[in-house]
Amino acid sequence: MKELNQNIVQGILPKRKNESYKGNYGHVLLIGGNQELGGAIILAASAAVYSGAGLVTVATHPSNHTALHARLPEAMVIDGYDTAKVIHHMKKATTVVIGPGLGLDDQSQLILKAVLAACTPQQRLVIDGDAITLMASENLKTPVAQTVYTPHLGEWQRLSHLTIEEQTKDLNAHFRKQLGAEVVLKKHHSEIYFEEEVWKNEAGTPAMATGGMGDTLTGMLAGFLAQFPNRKTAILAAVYLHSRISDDLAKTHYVTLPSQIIQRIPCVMKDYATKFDF
Ligand SMILES: NC(=O)C1=CN([C@@H]2O[C@H](COP(=O)(O)OP(=O)(O)OC[C@H]3O[C@@H](n4cnc5c(N)ncnc54)[C@H](OP(=O)(O)O)[C@@H]3O)[C@@H](O)[C@H]2O)[C@@H](O)CC1
Ligand SMILES: Nc1ncnc2c1ncn2[C@@H]1O[C@H](COP(=O)(O)OP(=O)(O)O)[C@@H](O)[C@H]1O
Ligand SMILES: [Mg+2]
Repeated sequence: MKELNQNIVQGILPKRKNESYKGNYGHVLLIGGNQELGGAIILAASAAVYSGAGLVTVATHPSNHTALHARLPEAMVIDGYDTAKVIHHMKKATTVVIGPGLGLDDQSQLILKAVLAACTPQQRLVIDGDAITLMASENLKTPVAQTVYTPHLGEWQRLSHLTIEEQTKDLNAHFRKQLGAEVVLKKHHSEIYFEEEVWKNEAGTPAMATGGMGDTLTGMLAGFLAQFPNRKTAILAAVYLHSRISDDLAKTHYVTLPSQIIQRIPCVMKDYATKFDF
């Protein structure tokens, strides 16, 4: 496996062009957050905004709208249970996220199927959390979008039918090929499966083992995928910098919270951006 470390990511993020505006940095649509799990989509949306996505829209249960507006006024909000409206907004999105806090009921499955059917080959799609579990439960196929799955080991077991003990590099790579998508397998030293190579994240700490940490990575991935043309660069940088922020915080914090990570995304991006004009 290739080692994903500071040397790989230093200088990897492009400098922003002076003559640019929000329309150059992608429009992320995040779909998730039922009545009980609104925090997951708020964290993911916050991470996308703080990563620099040009525009962010959140499709979520109406009971989350006030909290979202209050915590994240940069984001637009629509009813995630109005399938026609969600599909209409998908047409404007360059990057779509589905899954954080989506829930596992019939309504969630309906929305997921509609989104998978509506996405286009030009769109980038991050499938996380409950969307992975729902896809596994009905053996749904990867859609035509440029898709990244972000399972933890339990979600990967559901999707791949490999027990955690069976999840070796070769078997994981074999199943990735069947999926036809990139896979970020989340754990201590997460592994990233691309078509041609596998990377192992050298950053990360057990101080990250707290609810919402994966939702935060999903939002970062979406923000990076929305802005950076090179998919591999976007994925490697998001995975590494998410953990890197925690490593830095963990020098003085026993546990690092998703909200703390989110606040520091713009700073770490500045540290790791190239200093040169293209
Ligand atoms: N604030 C919010 O709103 C939050 C909302 N959230 C949302 O909740 C939804 C459900 O997501 P989830 O990950 O919490 O539950 P689920 O899919 O059932 O997976 C757990 C199962 O997998 C197993 N497992 C094995 N290895 C594992 C590993 N390395 N890491 C983790 N699990 C591992 C584990 O095994 P066990 O612990 O039982 O041994 C258990 O059987 C999802 O939409 C998410 O976005 C959360 O983000 C929290 C904050
Ligand atoms: N011991 C650990 N070492 C490094 N990273 C960890 C550790 N525990 C959890 N993480 C990271 O935290 C995140 C957890 O993701 P996930 O289980 O999907 O969280 P949630 O769904 O609660 O947001 C992943 O990015 C994972 O790599
Ligand atoms: Mg998760």
